Amino acid sequence: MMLAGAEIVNDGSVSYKNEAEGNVAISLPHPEVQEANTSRKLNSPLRETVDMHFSNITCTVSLGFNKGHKQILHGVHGRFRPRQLIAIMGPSGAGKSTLLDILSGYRISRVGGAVFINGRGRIMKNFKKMSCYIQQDDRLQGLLTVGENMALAADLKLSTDKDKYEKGEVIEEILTNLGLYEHINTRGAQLSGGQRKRLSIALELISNPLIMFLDEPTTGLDSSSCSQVVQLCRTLAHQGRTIVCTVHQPSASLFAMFDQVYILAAGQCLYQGTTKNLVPYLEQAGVPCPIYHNPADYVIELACGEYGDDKIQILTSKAENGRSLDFFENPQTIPTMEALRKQYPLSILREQDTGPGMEETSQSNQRSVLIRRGFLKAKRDSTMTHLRLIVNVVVGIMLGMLFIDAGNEGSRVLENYNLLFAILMHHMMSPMMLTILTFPSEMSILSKEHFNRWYSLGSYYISITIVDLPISIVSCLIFSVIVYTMSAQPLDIVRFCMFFAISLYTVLVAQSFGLMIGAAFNVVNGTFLGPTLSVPMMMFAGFGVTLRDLPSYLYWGSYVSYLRYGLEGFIGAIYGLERPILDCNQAPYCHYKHPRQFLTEVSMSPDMFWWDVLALTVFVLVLRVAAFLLLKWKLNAVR
Ligand SMILES: Nc1ncnc2c1ncn2[C@@H]1O[C@H](COP(=O)(O)OP(=O)(O)OP(=O)(O)O)[C@@H](O)[C@H]1O
Repeated sequence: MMLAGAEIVNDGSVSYKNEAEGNVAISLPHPEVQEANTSRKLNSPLRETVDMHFSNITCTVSLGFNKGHKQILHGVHGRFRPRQLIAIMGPSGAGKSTLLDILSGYRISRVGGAVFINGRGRIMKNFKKMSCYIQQDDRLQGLLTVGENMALAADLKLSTDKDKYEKGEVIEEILTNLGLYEHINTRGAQLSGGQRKRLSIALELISNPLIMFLDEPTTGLDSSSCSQVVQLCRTLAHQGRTIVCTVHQPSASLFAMFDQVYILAAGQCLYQGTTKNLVPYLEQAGVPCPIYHNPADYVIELACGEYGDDKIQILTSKAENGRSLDFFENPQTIPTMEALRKQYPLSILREQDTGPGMEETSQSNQRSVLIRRGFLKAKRDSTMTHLRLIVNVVVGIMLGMLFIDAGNEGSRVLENYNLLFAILMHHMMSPMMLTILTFPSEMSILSKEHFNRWYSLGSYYISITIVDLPISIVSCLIFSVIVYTMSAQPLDIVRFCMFFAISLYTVLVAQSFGLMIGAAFNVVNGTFLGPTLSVPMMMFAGFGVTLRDLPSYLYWGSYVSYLRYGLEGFIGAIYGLERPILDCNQAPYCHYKHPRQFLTEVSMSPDMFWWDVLALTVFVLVLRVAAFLLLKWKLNAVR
């Protein structure tokens, strides 16, 4: 089967002309030639293969409180043979993605049935080491180039015994084969849809998986890119891998590129077998495909019930809900489970058992690679870094101008108090909202990479904490210097350090709070919840209503409001440490000339500064741990 626009060139590789991108964009080794080419790791046939068998798979979902359950998959069976490119097809809502999620091990809750790998019950830990799952939305690091994405993935997925040249060889080979080498310096965000899809595949190919699951790899691509991606999958499959994709209504030529199809209708299997056997199968079932009709279109129409529900019943019983292997190529040669167990003795499992860790490299390696990646991204991130710095400079100048010279003047103490609260608001809102708005997109990448065993959640969490710290310190320091000097706060290094420490702590608490919300909710809910939950914090900060005037039954609120400790800390830094009498140049009478009087009036004690620091430290630690636990829960809950 040849692609339109494809030709065999002298070295035996299939050269594919990409109309969208001009000339030859990808050069895939011809399957037969590449099987003889043992010098290149990616191209050489795989020693081990994966024969997947699944039996009586069911899946139910809860429709919400008191609304009961819905069964998505109704006891489907099936067999996915190695060296095959398999398409799971069916109308929208048939359960394709659900089946793929289950077979890849991504979905684990409310799932019934059994999955067997090479004749034995699937051991998830071993299975995950030999498989990968590429979800529909390309979850790539858009700020990093193709080369950087690959290099960092190689550092995470290949053994640390390999030096950078060996890793470089693997990367070069994959990128060349996938036609991405020319784009090695292009950032992920600037790649076309087809290139992004190929990069997603390239990243997973680094660990050379034996079985790959791809959810709708052709969705959103033009026909030329679709053919490229499917041809690539076909090539990879013929090297020995088992490649399973869900596809939406493929064209006739695209359909013919798959070796095997698995057709679902309303959670039941209508057909399982080779693409070539589909037409004879339909004929035998008494629903022949009209001449000149794309069999893929026709079978989807059947599965949608356009020709009556009785046809679905006929096909489901003929396919025995996926149990029948009659329409495979040479069905009599398909090994039984027992034969497979003999072919893959238990000792293979022992070899695959590489210790307790799920990831390929040590935790310390994961952390150092993720920190490197984090700093690279931060350097280029216009929102999280550049905009954050700019906002701190601009807001600092604006507040400084608004409250210019208010710090030393006895007649402007209340103004200065307003300034301190405004600073607190700034330190609360900007890091919190930035995290709430940006973390959910980071979360989808985390979910993919963590599921595909690139790194542990602990390593990821430590790395984001470390990467963010210098950015928080620098932006907070710039802001503090600007606002502190412009508003003429006391020129005393100790007071400035105290002021800066409280500012930084407030930023860290707000950010951890944002992380908690970002981990648990999507952007819309998070954007609503973040500011809404912050309102009680402001109420209990002791600003509008002093702590003394808070009703006793609401006093507990002041203990759980981190803004209270922030405000008290600021007051301690600016008006504590036995601050001498203030200037009184701008008014005939200065009520708060004596800082002690002001402190009594707002019922705040400067002696509490270190308690405030301690309380804020506890907040940072508790919220960080809570955000980690929420993240962990969320990663499992979506499955
Ligand atoms: N968590 C859920 N709650 C309720 N219904 C769900 C849930 N997950 C899936 N479904 C339903 O299960 C059915 C199968 O979903 P699935 O995403 O597997 O279908 P699909 O065949 O992949 O569809 P599409 O091609 O449109 O992506 C759909 O009707 C969907 O609405």
